[in-house]
Amino acid sequence: FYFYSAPENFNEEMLRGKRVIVTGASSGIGEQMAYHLARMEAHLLLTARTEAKLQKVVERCLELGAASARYISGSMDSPSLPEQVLREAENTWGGLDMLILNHIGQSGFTYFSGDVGHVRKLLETNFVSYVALATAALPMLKESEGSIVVVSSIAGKIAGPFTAPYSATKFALDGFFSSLRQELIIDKVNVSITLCILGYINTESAVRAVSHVIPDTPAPKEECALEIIRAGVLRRRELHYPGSSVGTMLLLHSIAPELLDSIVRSSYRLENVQRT
Ligand SMILES: NC(=O)C1=CN([C@@H]2O[C@H](COP(=O)(O)OP(=O)(O)OC[C@H]3O[C@@H](n4cnc5c(N)ncnc54)[C@H](OP(=O)(O)O)[C@@H]3O)[C@@H](O)[C@H]2O)C=CC1
Ligand SMILES: C[C@H](CCC(=O)NCCS(=O)(=O)O)[C@H]1CC[C@H]2[C@@H]3C(=O)C[C@@H]4C[C@H](O)CC[C@]4(C)[C@H]3CC[C@]12C
Repeated sequence: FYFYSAPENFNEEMLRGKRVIVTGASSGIGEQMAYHLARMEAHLLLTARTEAKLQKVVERCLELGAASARYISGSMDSPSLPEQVLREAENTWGGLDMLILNHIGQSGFTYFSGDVGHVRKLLETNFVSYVALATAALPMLKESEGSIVVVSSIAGKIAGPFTAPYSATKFALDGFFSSLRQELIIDKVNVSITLCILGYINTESAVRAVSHVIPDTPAPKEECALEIIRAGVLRRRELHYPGSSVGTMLLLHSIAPELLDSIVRSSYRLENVQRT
């Protein structure tokens, strides 16, 4: 049932007039997704904490051709925000076609400091709020036979060093949304769930966090954003981007996990990792 409901080819016109929520849209990959969707003439509801940045992104989206664009600012560690965002979608659009869950709270690229409070807060922002947003969106998505897109990371499939709290939140997303996908299929509910497994992308925050430790060249955020939208529209189960490096890492992890772990450790400039 799930398989046959997916379109074969991507066409940017598929987004025209669609009602899309993008979280974490004030910068990085989320901002780029907003610009692509605006060009494709979608209706947009954007969220993040920083109102001034959201205002600028909304202005640019309207210039690029968005059918409409608005924002709600607030922190996703607040339990009331997910409901508020979905209420806004219902009141302004009367429905929803795509929910793109992309925001993340701040966490360093360093040895685990023992700060359990940080892990609890990051789980609230990076995981629990995704569950709350998807739960509040499901009635509208069932109605429209829409899509949930969950932006995750290779760090949510393979745990490398220096990302313990972050990695935990991304593994949790896989567990929850892969189980939920199964239940939707059993219940013949035509709402797709796409889990996006991303490698290193050249957003300001990621480059600032890791470029002194990881010598790899990051992949472009603009292309990454387009691939996420495409995978969501095509109702793919998972996106692996960039395909070659993420695919190789996943394959090696499944056949020789200890070898991969040692390759990852030896490719880092460990002397540059700061201890907090
Ligand atoms: N860049 C990379 O290398 C990789 C990124 N990813 C994933 O891609 C996604 C986007 O990452 P990227 O673009 O790099 O991240 P950015 O740091 O550029 O953007 C994060 C977004 O989340 C918002 N945000 C931060 N804290 C909160 C909060 N407490 N509540 C609500 N919103 C918040 C930020 O806006 P504001 O500060 O205004 O709230 C911003 O809009 C994430 O899910 C990440 O895990 C996965 C693998 C690699
Ligand atoms: C570079 C990491 C992956 C390990 C590796 O050796 N890469 C080579 C192959 S790859 O290019 O395909 O990855 C990065 C993979 C995921 C990254 C992290 C991430 O998921 C986003 C976090 C966002 C936050 O703002 C700070 C940076 C991140 C911890 C980021 C760091 C780099 C990765 C671990």
